[in-house]
Amino acid sequence: MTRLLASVATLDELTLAARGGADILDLKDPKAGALGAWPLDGIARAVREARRWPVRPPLSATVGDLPMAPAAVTGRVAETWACGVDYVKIGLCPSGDPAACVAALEPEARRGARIVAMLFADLWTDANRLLPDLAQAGFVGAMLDTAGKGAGGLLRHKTNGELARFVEQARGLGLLTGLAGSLRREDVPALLPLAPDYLGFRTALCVGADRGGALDPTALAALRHAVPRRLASA
Ligand SMILES: O=C[C@H](O)COP(=O)(O)O
Repeated sequence: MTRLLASVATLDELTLAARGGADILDLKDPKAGALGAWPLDGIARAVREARRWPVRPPLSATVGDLPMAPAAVTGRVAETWACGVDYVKIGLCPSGDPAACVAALEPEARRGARIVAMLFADLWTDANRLLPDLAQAGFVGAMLDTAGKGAGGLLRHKTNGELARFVEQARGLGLLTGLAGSLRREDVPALLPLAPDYLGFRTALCVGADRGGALDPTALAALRHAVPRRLASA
């Protein structure tokens, strides 16, 4: 089953995305970068809000575009997880020491934090080589995304074959798999056969495809149609 992840910037958008049928609600501040973070008190509030719903999709939260140094990432991941989200998403860049960051996050993962690595397809030439270390450190997932949102989407940086190998290798290691990066609705038919666990969207959800703008329920409905739930039983 491929699920639809919707990145939301506000509490109002959280509700809109839930009503629009998003499978995962991803708390992200798109104006603050590729992985712009909500403030911690906002994340905790979103969790409280969602817990009042009779049925609620899982919530993920990003930790911001952090420097690749263990001291910079461990505290923020722990604080974000402590807010009560279901997944914490952390971007891993080739600059700095991403391997040390992964290793430093292992204790938090072993304590139960469900950490998903965001690997930027426009920065990594071979993101797949990180996958064994992520699995070893107890990460629950790996997702390809793009860091430079103005420089073309995921499909400009990776071929279909490369994406297929990423999904296959990550899944083989027991990781959840995700694809994102300025994906458009018309990209979806080529991506569904790769069977990632989720496809992530922000830009395509917004009015005028302006990722810093407002979430457009009509655009969400079109994406929901393009990523149909019935694939679950197909
Ligand atoms: O996690 C998914 C991202 O928020 C996707 O954002 P984007 O579609 O603007 O690249």
